[in-house]
This record gives sequence, structure tokens and C-alpha cells, in this order.
Amino acid sequence: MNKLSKFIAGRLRGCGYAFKGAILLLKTEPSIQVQTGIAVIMTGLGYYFNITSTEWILQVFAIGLVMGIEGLNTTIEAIADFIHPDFHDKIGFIKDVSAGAVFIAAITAMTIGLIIYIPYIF
Ligand SMILES: Nc1ncnc2c1ncn2[C@@H]1O[C@H](COP(=O)(O)OP(=O)(O)OP(=O)(O)O)[C@@H](O)[C@H]1O
Repeated sequence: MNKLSKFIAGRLRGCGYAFKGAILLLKTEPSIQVQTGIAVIMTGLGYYFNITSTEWILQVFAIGLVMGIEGLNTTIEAIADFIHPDFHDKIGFIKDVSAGAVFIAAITAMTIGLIIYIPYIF
């Protein structure tokens, strides 16, 4: 196998692991399941109100932002629990700021949603 084929095979294997990770998140993480439900509802609303291409881009971006950061939050929680299963102030801080990042993304997504849909509803 030459260098390029090895490189491509490695990237494809990486995509496979990443896909497996996304499926694991969907199967095991309640917050991701809720966010997937919200994403489906928002997609339905997008079709119902026939939102513009720019609004679709913003909506898809907002959904991806929240779910991506939630995935990272899950990872950080899992690492924290693995390296230090007992109670520790530092672990509490790490988990709190990680959850804070999800909160910021969620508020951003909610604001985008309100800016898009308020003019269609009222
Ligand atoms: N080992 C620990 N040491 C100190 N504080 C902790 C520890 N584990 C959890 N906490 C505190 O409890 C909060 C919730 O932690 P937990 O791991 O249950 O996350 P969660 O937000 O409930 O995550 P999920 O619902 O995604 O499992 C943390 O943000 C932190 O304040």
C-alpha cells in the first residue's frame, strides 16, 4: 500500500470511529436525545414556516453547535469520572464550567431561534 492509500485508509477508519462515537452519544446520552428531538421539531418548523436559506443555515449551525458542545461536555464528564471517581472540588469546577459551555451554546441557539421565528409567528 503506498503513502496516499495508507493516508486515505487512515482517514476513512477515523471517520468510522467518529461515526461510532456519534451513535454512542445518541444511544447513551439523555441530553443528546432531547436535543435530537428538539432538532427534529425545529426542522419541522423550518419546513412549516418555509424559512429562508440563510435562516436554515443559522438553524442548522445552532443545532450543530449545541449538540457538538454537548458531546464534548459528555467527554469531559467521562474523563473526570474516570480519572477521579471520588468527590473533589476541582472535578466539580471542571464539570461546572463544561456544563456552562453547553449553557452558553444553548442560550445562543435559543436566541437564534427566537430571531428567526418571532417574525413568522407574530
Ligand atoms: N466528583 C465530583 N466532585 C465534585 N463535584 C461533582 C462531582 N461529580 C459531580 N459533581 C457536581 O455535580 C454536578 C453534576 O455532575 P454530573 O456528573 O452528574 O453531571 P450532569 O450534568 O448531571 O451530567 P449528565 O446529566 O450529562 O450525566 C457537576 O456539575 C458538579 O457540580
